[in-house]
Amino acid sequence: MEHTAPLQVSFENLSYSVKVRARSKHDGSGSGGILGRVRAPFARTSYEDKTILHGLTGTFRPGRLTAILGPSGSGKTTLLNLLAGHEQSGTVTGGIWVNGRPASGASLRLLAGYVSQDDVILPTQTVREAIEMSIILRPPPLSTESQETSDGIAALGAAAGLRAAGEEGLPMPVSMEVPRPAQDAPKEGAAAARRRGKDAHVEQTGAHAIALLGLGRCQDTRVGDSADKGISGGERKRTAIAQEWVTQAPIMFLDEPTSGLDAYSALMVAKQLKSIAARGRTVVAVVHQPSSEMFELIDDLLVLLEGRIVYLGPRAGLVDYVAALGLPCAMYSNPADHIFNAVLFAHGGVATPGSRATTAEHADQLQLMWRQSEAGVQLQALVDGPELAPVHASQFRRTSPALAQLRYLTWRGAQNALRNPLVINMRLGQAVFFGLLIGFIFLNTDDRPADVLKQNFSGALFFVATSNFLLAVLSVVTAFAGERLVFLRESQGGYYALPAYFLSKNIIELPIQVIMPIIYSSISYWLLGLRHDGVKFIVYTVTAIALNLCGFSFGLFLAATFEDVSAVMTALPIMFLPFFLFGGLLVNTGNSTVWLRWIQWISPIKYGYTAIMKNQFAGFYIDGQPVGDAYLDAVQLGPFSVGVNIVFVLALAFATWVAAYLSLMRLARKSSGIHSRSRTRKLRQELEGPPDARFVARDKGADTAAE
Ligand SMILES: Nc1ncnc2c1ncn2[C@@H]1O[C@H](COP(=O)(O)OP(=O)(O)OP(=O)(O)O)[C@@H](O)[C@H]1O
Repeated sequence: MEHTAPLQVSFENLSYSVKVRARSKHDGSGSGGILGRVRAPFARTSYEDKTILHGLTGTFRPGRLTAILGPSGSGKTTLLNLLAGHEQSGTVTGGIWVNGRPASGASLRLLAGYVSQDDVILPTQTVREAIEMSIILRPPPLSTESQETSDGIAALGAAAGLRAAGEEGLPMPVSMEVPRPAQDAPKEGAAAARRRGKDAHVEQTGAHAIALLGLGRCQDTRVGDSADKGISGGERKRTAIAQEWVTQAPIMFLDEPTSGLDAYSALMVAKQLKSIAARGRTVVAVVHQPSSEMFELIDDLLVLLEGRIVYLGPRAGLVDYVAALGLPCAMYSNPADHIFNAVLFAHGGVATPGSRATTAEHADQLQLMWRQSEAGVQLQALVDGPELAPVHASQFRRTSPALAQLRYLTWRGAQNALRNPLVINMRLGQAVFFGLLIGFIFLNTDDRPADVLKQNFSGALFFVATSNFLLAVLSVVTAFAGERLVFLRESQGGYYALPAYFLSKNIIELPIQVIMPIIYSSISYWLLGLRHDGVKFIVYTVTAIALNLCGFSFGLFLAATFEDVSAVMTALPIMFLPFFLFGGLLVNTGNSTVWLRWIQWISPIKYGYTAIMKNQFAGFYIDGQPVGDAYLDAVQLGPFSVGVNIVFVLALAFATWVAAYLSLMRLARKSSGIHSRSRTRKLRQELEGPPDARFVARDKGADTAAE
């Protein structure tokens, strides 16, 4: 990469611990018996520290593919997440540096691409669209765009000593030349030409990534999910890798990119990672049970046992290291399997499985042996003498401008809605069904005696108010539940900022929340036989729209606040039943228990119901008698006019809308560790600034010694 230095990530004495529930004496099958187990839930919860990573020292070098190996539960994912800035909950001690500059998970997040174990991609996107989205929303550094575009896959493969992608039976990208807009279309304006050039760049970089990751055959297939099968698990993983690759991040962390793949696909992915590393990037991947062919592709290995490093260094040196411990690898056995079987479990006579104390002692012993070995000493020298070039500004992750994010997300949201029409169809079906249902249940109410008419209209209007509100809440909760993981992953990955996402969701939802109540109202109003007055019909419809908007905001707030749909469904009745109770029909709010009356003032149902009741009954005559106003006085719906009640519904909608935004912000910050601009600036300055005093002092010392 022009003007940029490769990045070396080093860490020393890195420990990580979390708080876990302390084992109480009532736990397990102890002496407490049944009584102990009954009392346990009422016992006070206490917490203790659980150390997952124990004083790790090591370095990940640029231009090399490093694999993290280790038994299940040894801390591989935790280490990767910690370095990638995705582990937030515990306590970290020790130092992390990038090229000798003090760093942290948060600052590495500005530099590194991250592929998690189970990346969630929007199911309605095709593979190509998902990759192009990454290029559009997270454009690669400007200095590398042309370079990467003009280099072919062959160059990548050659650099890694691999065959070119085309030789693997993969499609080669078409021309790598970026068209010159001015020559192609002399008459078009400069802005249009720039746009065309940019589109061509996105298309070509996308094609490049598709070819590199062997996704040619499925590039136009939708990603899908468990309900609507799309691409295979392996193709999904490679799509996620391609999404990170196109950002040109100088560091890439991948958690089990080859798990769940067949041997050939796993080997393909490993080769592709190797070729990516060969471009000078730092690639670190957690790998489970690599085949011997895959093992050969790995440059450096980090072997973890019980949260301790028992080896970190060149792959080629591991077999010798193990042999030096007295455990030579047999000629035809897979070295990766040998490490597991011989070193991690047999050497030192690790006791029975589950004997944690013995295993931890054994791991400590192995960590110490490794540190004292020649490989360990060499590694310490690398940690102590890191690359000292500062991080270049172009190496930080870029995001597209806010307006471009909004435009793209709105387009994607509309496409998602059209490709997954079930949600809109369901909403349409509900509007028509409930409009007809209520219309036919209360059909010809206007011909009934006055008392029946008052009761029926009150009931029907209450149902109209509650159903408009609730249907909107439920539709948003279910729609967002499916998208929540996608939002979390994309905001973690820095695809977009929250305002763009939030606004785009509103832009997509707004027409639905307006059109559906219009349909509902148009059917129900006339079937119910409400007052034959165009203005009153409009007021009725506007109230229904306001209630839908309010329901939308409440739904969004709930979906953003609670972790999953079942939690929302538990919270829903607790929040809404009081609104219904104080909605104006079930209890005469003017005569209800004094200290609970305030609930009516935060109930959107109450305001909406009051608006359509007053719209119907104010100045209403039955059998020539002006009974409407007297009826309104009797049911005590409050002093406010129809218009004011509608404004209150809209005000509640706005307040909840703001609360939903804040809740989403909390969610995004919690999951992605997003920091304020000033903190981000500070993190960048540290990485762009002078090296840590520790390395500078060492350097000076070395210079003096040389003189
Ligand atoms: N937040 C946490 N709270 C409690 N325990 C945790 C937490 N995070 C990780 N652990 C524990 O730390 C250990 C290491 O977990 P980690 O997921 O890093 O292992 P791993 O080596 O990646 O395992 P696998 O190969 O099975 O994915 C496990 O015993 C796990 O239960």
